[in-house]
Amino acid sequence: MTGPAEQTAVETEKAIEKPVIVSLKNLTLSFGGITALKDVSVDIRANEILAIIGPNGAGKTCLLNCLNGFYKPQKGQILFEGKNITRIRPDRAAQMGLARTFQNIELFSGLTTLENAMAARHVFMKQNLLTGGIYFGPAHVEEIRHRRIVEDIIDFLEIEAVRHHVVATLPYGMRKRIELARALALEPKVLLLDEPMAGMNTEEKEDIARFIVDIFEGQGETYPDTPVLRDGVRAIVLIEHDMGVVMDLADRIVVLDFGRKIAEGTPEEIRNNPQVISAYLGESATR
Ligand SMILES: Nc1ncnc2c1ncn2[C@@H]1O[C@H](COP(=O)(O)OP(=O)(O)OP(=O)(O)O)[C@@H](O)[C@H]1O
Repeated sequence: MTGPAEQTAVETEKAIEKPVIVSLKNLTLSFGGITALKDVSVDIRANEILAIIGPNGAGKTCLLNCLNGFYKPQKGQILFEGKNITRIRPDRAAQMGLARTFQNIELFSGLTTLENAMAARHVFMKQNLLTGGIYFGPAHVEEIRHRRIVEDIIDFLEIEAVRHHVVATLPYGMRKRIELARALALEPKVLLLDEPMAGMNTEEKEDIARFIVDIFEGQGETYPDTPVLRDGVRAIVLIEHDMGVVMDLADRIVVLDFGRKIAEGTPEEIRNNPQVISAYLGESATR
């Protein structure tokens, strides 16, 4: 039995719960006989880093792929700031403020760091080739503005030294960082990160963790003219296998197993959840 005092405490906590930005409702996604997601509901709240964890093949990447329009779930609904975006195209999702990185880096490998980041800005460019050709002035001004934003992002992620290097020639950890630059160049409201530290050593992971926190909090003093760096993003969704990183960074954690959500809670709750320990944490601890 809960007494009036406890009830009031619970109600107060609910009242100050962070507002939902994205709501995934009862998503089901199948490929032929494989059910990748089964009736999964997840809310992404303002001002939170939400980690998605679970064993290999649990459906984590599929969840992100539904979120940004790469996959269309057979059942369920995705609401972004109240709008139904369940069948949205990926480029439209990016324009609306959902940007992501990929587990297996998806950059233009023949282009440089700078060119990759500038390519992301094309979703915002008002000038097309024709008007750009006729009215050189406005197109040029717009190009300069985009370039400034991209240069700030390159500075922030400490990749100036490779800004003119062709991506294919760079080491893996650096390419992961450039992917983050490209996602930031989309000025997301919600940043979706699919294993941003996979394959990195401890030092590289620490760098990325620091960038994630800085992106989340905003760096107004250093980058007053680049809104995404100045104000930070509203929420981050992070798929990550390194439990140390997850427990340190996440405000909340969602656990998937065989396409189903088996738990959701604070790092403390998840760490002590017997079902999560048997499905995932036990296994990762022995790896
Ligand atoms: N395009 C596809 N076609 C067929 N099956 C797919 C496709 N994409 C994902 N799957 C299957 O859906 C299931 C969930 O895959 P998903 O990539 O989301 O897992 P995950 O939790 O991200 O795993 P990991 O930690 O290994 O990256 C797996 O069985 C996978 O093989």
